[in-house]
Amino acid sequence: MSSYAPSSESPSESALSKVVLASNNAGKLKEFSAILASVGMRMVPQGELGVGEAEEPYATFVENALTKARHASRHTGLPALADDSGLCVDCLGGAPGVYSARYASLDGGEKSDAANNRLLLQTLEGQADRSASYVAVLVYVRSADDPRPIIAEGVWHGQIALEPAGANGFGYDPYFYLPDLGRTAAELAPEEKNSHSHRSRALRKLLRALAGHDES
Ligand SMILES: O=P(O)(O)OP(=O)(O)OP(=O)(O)OC[C@H]1O[C@@H](n2cnc3c(O)ncnc32)[C@H](O)[C@@H]1O
Ligand SMILES: [Mg+2]
Repeated sequence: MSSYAPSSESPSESALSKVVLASNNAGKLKEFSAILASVGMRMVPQGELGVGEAEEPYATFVENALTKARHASRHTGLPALADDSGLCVDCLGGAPGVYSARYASLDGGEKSDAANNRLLLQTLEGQADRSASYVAVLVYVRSADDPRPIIAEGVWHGQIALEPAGANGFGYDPYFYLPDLGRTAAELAPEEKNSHSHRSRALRKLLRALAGHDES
């Protein structure tokens, strides 16, 4: 079994912290560290090791996540885990999708969550079908040139609300309404979001795959 997989033994901090988390997004980092802590793991954010942002030039989550993971691993010499994620709105053909972080800036606006949310609301004005999904694709590489990256996807279905609600989370969370829970993602406590989210679904799948990887 890989030394990075969750274990009932108490794993040594030094071994587990030798995986780089290839993200600079503070919201994602918080969520990853809480979910990983719940299974007794820790990974070190790339910023703590002086790794800057990777280019994300591709049209698919998996290609961008692989690029981010390879970039972090190349700069540190360590195994790396990356997340490429976004909001896919059905009536917009899956947009903003891989461009979620840059949605407003690609339209001439600023690169911020507030500007992205404003543009989303404006684009959906008068739309009856407001169904959407959060998608997260995680990629784990043992080394920059790992020929067998481990890939896991998580999806979380919801609706784009007409009004924002809640102050938790980040990004599109104040508008991402979960009909089953009767609240937006930003109204969920962090641990509730982490028990339902696209990111936590993908991470749990990835950890399971990692645990079985060396045996397959
Ligand atoms: O690339 P890194 O450094 O990880 O950080 P980033 O914010 O640029 O991350 P992405 O390129 O994967 O873009 C993801 C965007 O999708 C949105 N998003 C993804 N997951 C989200 C979540 O759980 N809650 C709210 N918005 C989310 C949000 O706008 C993110 O900035
Ligand atoms: Mg990014």
